[in-house]
Amino acid sequence: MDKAGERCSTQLIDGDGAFNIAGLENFIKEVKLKECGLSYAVVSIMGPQSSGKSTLLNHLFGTNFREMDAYRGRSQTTKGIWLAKAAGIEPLTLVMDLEGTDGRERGEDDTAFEKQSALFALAVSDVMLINMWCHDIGREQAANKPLLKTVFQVMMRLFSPRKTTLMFVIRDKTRTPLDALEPVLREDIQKIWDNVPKPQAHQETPLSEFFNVEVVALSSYEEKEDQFKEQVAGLRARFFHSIAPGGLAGDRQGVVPASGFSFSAQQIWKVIKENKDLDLPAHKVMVATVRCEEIADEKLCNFTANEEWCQIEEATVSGLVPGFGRRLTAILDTCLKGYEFEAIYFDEKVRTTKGKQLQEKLLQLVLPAFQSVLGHLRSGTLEKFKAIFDKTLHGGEGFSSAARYCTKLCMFQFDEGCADVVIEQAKWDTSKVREKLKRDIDAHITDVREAKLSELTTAYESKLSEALSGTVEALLDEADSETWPAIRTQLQRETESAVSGFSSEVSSFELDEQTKEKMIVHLRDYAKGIVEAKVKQEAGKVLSRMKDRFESLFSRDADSMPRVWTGKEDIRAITKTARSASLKLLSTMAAIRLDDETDNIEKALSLALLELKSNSTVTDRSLTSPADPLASSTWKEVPPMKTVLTPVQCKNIWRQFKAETEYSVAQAMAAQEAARRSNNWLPPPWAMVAMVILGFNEFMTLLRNPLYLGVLFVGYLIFKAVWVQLDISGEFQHGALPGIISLSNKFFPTIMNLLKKLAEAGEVPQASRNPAVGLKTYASSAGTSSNVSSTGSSVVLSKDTAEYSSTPKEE
Ligand SMILES: Nc1nc2c(ncn2[C@@H]2O[C@H](COP(=O)(O)OP(=O)(O)OP(=O)(O)O)[C@@H](O)[C@H]2O)c(=O)[nH]1
Repeated sequence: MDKAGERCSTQLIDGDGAFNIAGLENFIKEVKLKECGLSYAVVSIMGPQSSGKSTLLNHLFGTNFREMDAYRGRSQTTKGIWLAKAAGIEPLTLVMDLEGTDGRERGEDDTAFEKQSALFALAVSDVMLINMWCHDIGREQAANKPLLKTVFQVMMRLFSPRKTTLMFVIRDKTRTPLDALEPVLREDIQKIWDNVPKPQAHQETPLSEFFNVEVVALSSYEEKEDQFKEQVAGLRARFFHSIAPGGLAGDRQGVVPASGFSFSAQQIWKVIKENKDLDLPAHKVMVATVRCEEIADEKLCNFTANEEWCQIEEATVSGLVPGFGRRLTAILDTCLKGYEFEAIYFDEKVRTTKGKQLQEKLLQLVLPAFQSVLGHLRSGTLEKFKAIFDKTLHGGEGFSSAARYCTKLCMFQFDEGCADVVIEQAKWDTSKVREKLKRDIDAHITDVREAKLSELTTAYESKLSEALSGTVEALLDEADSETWPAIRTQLQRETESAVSGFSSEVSSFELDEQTKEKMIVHLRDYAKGIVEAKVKQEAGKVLSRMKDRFESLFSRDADSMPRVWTGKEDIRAITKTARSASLKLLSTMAAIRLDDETDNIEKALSLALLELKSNSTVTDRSLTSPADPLASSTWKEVPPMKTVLTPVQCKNIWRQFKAETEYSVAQAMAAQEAARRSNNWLPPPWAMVAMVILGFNEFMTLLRNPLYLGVLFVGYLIFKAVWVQLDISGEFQHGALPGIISLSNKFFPTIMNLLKKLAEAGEVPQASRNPAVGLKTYASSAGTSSNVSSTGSSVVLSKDTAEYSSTPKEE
């Protein structure tokens, strides 16, 4: 409510002591108090009721406090405390009009409100006007004495001096000059001050420590209005720039900044009403705390609502934000400067503390975005490193130098990115993220190094495998005493070649000697492993190889021509040779001999299997007897690692080998026997002698008659033709019965064929003229036919012997 309907005044505290918060807030807004900082002054007036206080203020400050109507008699007009703005005075001056102190309206004993309002006015005012009648000066029962007593008493409850200016305004001054009145007044004031009970700390404190005392005298407004107005105008001039040094309120202390005035006034009144001690320094800190918090909260809200910040925060979710650090530094700076600007007049300690808290809260808000951007920067740099590193390696750069170059480049780019992300106010440490990036890069380099080395090793392993497998297999095919030396030579050559190539390629990795040596050893071992694996694999085929070797030696002669069992061959010797060659193969494959070691496996096998067997007195049972040197799972000089075939295995293989080659030998012997028989078709010599003696007469008859000879010759030719045509000797080669059966089938067709050819020959003149030529032709054609026939009708004994037995005989 406005006392005179003016906008710039309000009742601050009503007659019942209720604080008008809303009215004060409106008033502050109207007069724009909050923007004043410390540049404002508060003036209040105390004095007896109806002593012309409102009249004075209205004339002095151009306010519109309600004045008592002079024609209605002196009664209380002002209730509670009123507040107005002084018109036209710089700096902004707030004027408080207090309820009169006579207590006539409240009753003589009711001085509680009087004291409370006095204390409130003292706590908030820079200048306190004490209105008093001139005629009260020096009077023992003067109305102002209890008032002064009250002022001094409450002053003790403010804990610290504000150095308020107490301006005694003497109203209705008489002709007594002020110079004469002032000492009396000051004496009165001093007396009252001396008599006021003070706390121990202020027992000796002079009045001047708490107050600046000023005395002015004014003529009566009612009687000498013009003089009054003139004097008031002079007094008004003193309120201009009152807070400047030397001004009316130049010494004031503990001023509450304008933005805290409302809250401060409320709190002071609250404390006073609760009759508690009003600790002004503590109050000041409290006001500063509350106000600084309010300002900080407001700034925090402004920040969270800041559009640019919201955009940045959203963008950080998906990736890097260009100029992140710079932009956020600027937004935070604006926010913090805003706080500083508004809180600057509050207690420095509180302001700084709250400012730090605000900064802390702001940075906490920003931290996730910062971490997110830093995370994007780290992961982005790592990805970039991977790409550049890969490209550099593909460009042919050495591994270690590429790693160094790419790491340096990417770390530099990360540092540059960090500089763009860093928020000045935060000074957050990015070294941990940098370290993590470095660790990730190193881990990637290690992974790639391992992959590349593994690739390289695998490539050289494949090369070795390719180079050794086939060669070793081929060498083992020809297993003999030169096999292992040849394998060793081959192994060494290939290994050295691989090691040399590998060493040169691996040099770009700048490995330490130990690692490099380890890898080379692995490569060497791998090469050995290939040979060993190959030998073990080939050992699985040893039986078949032994049989092949046996067959090739047994069934073929020295020129590798198929052997024909004519009966003259020494099958036993051939068998022994073939077997010992097979045994040699077995002994070659029984152990791995990569280290040029010697062993007597061959000797042991030969002794146990060949020589004993050749005696043919040892049975299979004797092989398994305890005395059997092969009844063991290890060779004497060969470690188990190098053993491919154990003695027992060798023995079993040999047994199987023998069983499977036995048949070939038996077939060969049968074929030899058959050949022998077929070669013995002439009658025995005694029969031939008997035939000569008994056939002597017939022989002589033939000699005596040449015609018989001619008939015999023709008969012979016919017989020979039939013999050749039917291949009688060939047919009977395999026995009499098959020969007879075969001949019986072929006889008539052959005779018919002969007759047909004779008939055809008879038609040829040359043939008729020269029968001998014709017969020769038959014989020749019959021979050809016989060849075909004999080939077609040969009997196959077995797969192995077939090629020997079916070989065409020489005509
Ligand atoms: N004698 C005399 N009377 C004055 C003077 N100034 C004002 N008055 C009269 O004193 C009466 C009270 O004036 P106010 O200004 O209302 O006095 P007040 O002290 O504000 O009164 P309350 O607010 O009720 O305490 C009015 O009738 C004024 O005309 C003065 O200088 N001398």
